[in-house]
Amino acid sequence: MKRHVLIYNPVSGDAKFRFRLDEVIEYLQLSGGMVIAFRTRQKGDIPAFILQAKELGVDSIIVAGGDGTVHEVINAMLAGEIDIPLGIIPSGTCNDFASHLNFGRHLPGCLSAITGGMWRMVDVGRVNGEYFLNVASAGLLTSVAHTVDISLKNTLGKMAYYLKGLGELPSFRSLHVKVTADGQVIEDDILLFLVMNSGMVGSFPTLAPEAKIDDGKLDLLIVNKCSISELMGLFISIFAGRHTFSNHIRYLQAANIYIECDEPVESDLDGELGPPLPLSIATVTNRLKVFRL
Ligand SMILES: Nc1ncnc2c1ncn2[C@@H]1O[C@H](COP(=O)(O)OP(=O)(O)OP(=O)(O)O)[C@@H](O)[C@H]1O
Repeated sequence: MKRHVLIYNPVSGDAKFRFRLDEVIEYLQLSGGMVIAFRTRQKGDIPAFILQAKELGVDSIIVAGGDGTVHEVINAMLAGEIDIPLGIIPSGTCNDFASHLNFGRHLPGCLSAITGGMWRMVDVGRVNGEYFLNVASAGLLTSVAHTVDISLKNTLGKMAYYLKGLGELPSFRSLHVKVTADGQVIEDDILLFLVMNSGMVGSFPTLAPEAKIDDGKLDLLIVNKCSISELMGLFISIFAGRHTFSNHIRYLQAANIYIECDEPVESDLDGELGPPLPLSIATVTNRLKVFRL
């Protein structure tokens, strides 16, 4: 009998996953599994539970939540040296990493991937001793995910992020940064940078067109200082898949990236508050097992 741990965040996304718990447990039990469920109460309570689950000797960890909850789970798994496959039931607002893996909102589809038992290895990023699965970022728009009000997310979904982002635009200043990416040095005034594992960020699927989650590289996208109207033009070119040709964008791949800034700046990791700059970022190749469709 397979023993699954199910960690779910009751406030992720529209806060409706909890109404489908019975369906999830029934599916896993009918496939011959046993389920140990854990309801998160607040940020930071996952690691202690995961260590208890390790003691019990479980076969898989399933997380139902958004990118932030997945972020907390993978950090606890990697810190606890837990080498079992992770199943993701996307029930957050953006669910960028799960969407990159083609996991949609179809619950039986996600569950069949888990009970099917096929998994793949994926890279993770490490930054200042912490891990991220999807993206590390700083600058304009990048704090939106971790600063937007939870009840707004519950009711407005992604629109809550976009509205908050629009509100940031008029007052934002550029940052002077020095980036060292596999030995290449870039020093410039920028609006934001994204260091991506998958190319899916903020539900934009092709921000990093070359990104692969098992290539041993991270994809760095820098938006240089520009005017709001030029930035609007950039957004339009993202939809057309032409943004990496813009004069305002630098796009490259690297395994090791060091980013420093001459003023205090906070970062964002997978939609959660990350460490302040400087950031020392590295790919950790093939570090995590994830169930696949
Ligand atoms: N019971 C809880 N009450 C309030 N906050 C919680 C609870 N459990 C977890 N959290 C916090 O909820 C935050 C948001 O979770 P998550 O990222 O999974 O959802 P989301 O933001 O809706 O989705 P996405 O990141 O994919 O857009 C995380 O910071 C997490 O620590």
